[in-house]
Amino acid sequence: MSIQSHRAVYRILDASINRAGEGLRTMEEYARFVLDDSTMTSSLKTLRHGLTTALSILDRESLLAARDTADDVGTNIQVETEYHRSNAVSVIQAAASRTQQSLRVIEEYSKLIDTSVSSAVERVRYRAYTVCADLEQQLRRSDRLTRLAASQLYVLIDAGTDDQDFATKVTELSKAGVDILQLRDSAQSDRVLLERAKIGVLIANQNDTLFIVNDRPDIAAASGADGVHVGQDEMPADAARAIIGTDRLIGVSTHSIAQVHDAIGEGADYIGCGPVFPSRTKLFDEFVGTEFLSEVHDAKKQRALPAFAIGGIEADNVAQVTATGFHRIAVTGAIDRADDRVTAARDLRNRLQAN
Ligand SMILES: Cc1ncc(COP(=O)(O)OP(=O)(O)O)c(N)n1
Ligand SMILES: Cc1ncsc1CCOP(=O)(O)O
Ligand SMILES: [Mg+2]
Repeated sequence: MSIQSHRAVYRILDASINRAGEGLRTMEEYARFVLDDSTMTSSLKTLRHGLTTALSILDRESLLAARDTADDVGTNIQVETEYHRSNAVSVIQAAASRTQQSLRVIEEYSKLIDTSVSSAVERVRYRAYTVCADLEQQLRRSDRLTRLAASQLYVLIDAGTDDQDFATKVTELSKAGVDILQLRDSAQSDRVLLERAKIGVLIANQNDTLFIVNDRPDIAAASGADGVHVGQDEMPADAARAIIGTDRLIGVSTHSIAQVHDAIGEGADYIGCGPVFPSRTKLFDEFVGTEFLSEVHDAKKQRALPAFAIGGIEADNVAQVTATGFHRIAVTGAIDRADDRVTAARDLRNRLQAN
């Protein structure tokens, strides 16, 4: 290999080695200082040191001698999106992508120098794929749990008359400040339910609204929803978890303290508590009333699991719910049967925040 080619290869390797190390460090700092996750921090630190070991036989002087940042034409090429990061997940996604790409470049060009370096870097690259995927899943879960913890108004909606009608409903309610929307419509075919869920996910995500699918973990996973809500007649939370994965949310309906404890034990991320009052949406023979809410509120003091009161809740009786200590409600009719669902949503939200 000519001197010029040798220098060019080392210049590529030097830039890629720096880029890979910076990407790994970007991810490691988040795992360490934000997630406080020692296992993930250790995995990323081990990756970083593994890469250093894999590269240790490369000549350091040749790498540094080949560096010419001042004349690097790439430093003057800016792409608009490279400065846009909407949240931590996108920062980590960019770091993971940069790391994986750089490892591949190092692996390919080191074949021109020493194939033992290339095969060692290949092993680091495969480990990096797994660690980056685990970190991104953990991030998505962390982001959803943070948004869930801040949620107060949860609205259950049906599939509407067609895609446009449903899209309008999701858009209006998301922009009206509804924190969580749940698609609940057992009358629809799987195909319609999946299409509506995909529409809901797209719009809700654009408005920082969580989107949940009722009853169906398979539809929730296939549509990219933020989670699924299951009742006492659907599969338990731990079975649903096997379908939707660790990064999505699972809600469980509860009608007794025993069911609350079961839901927590099965890994629920939040619970629905009701029916509190008679509902015009779903018929019940008996109601747990506000007494159950007080019981849950007292029992929950040990654990900050978000709990949403549900069943016949509307503007006229929401104060009875907040009097129990509950400040999260799930409603259908109060919104769906209102003359103006946006005004009704804003009013309920104001009442929850006022107490
Ligand atoms: C937030 C929330 N809480 C309770 C329910 C009721 O779920 P379930 O008991 O499974 O009854 P259906 O909604 O499936 O008829 C819910 N959907 N959401
Ligand atoms: C699905 C469900 N589960 C308990 S009450 C209820 C219906 C909630 O609708 P509404 O708020 O109109 O009573
Ligand atoms: Mg159900």
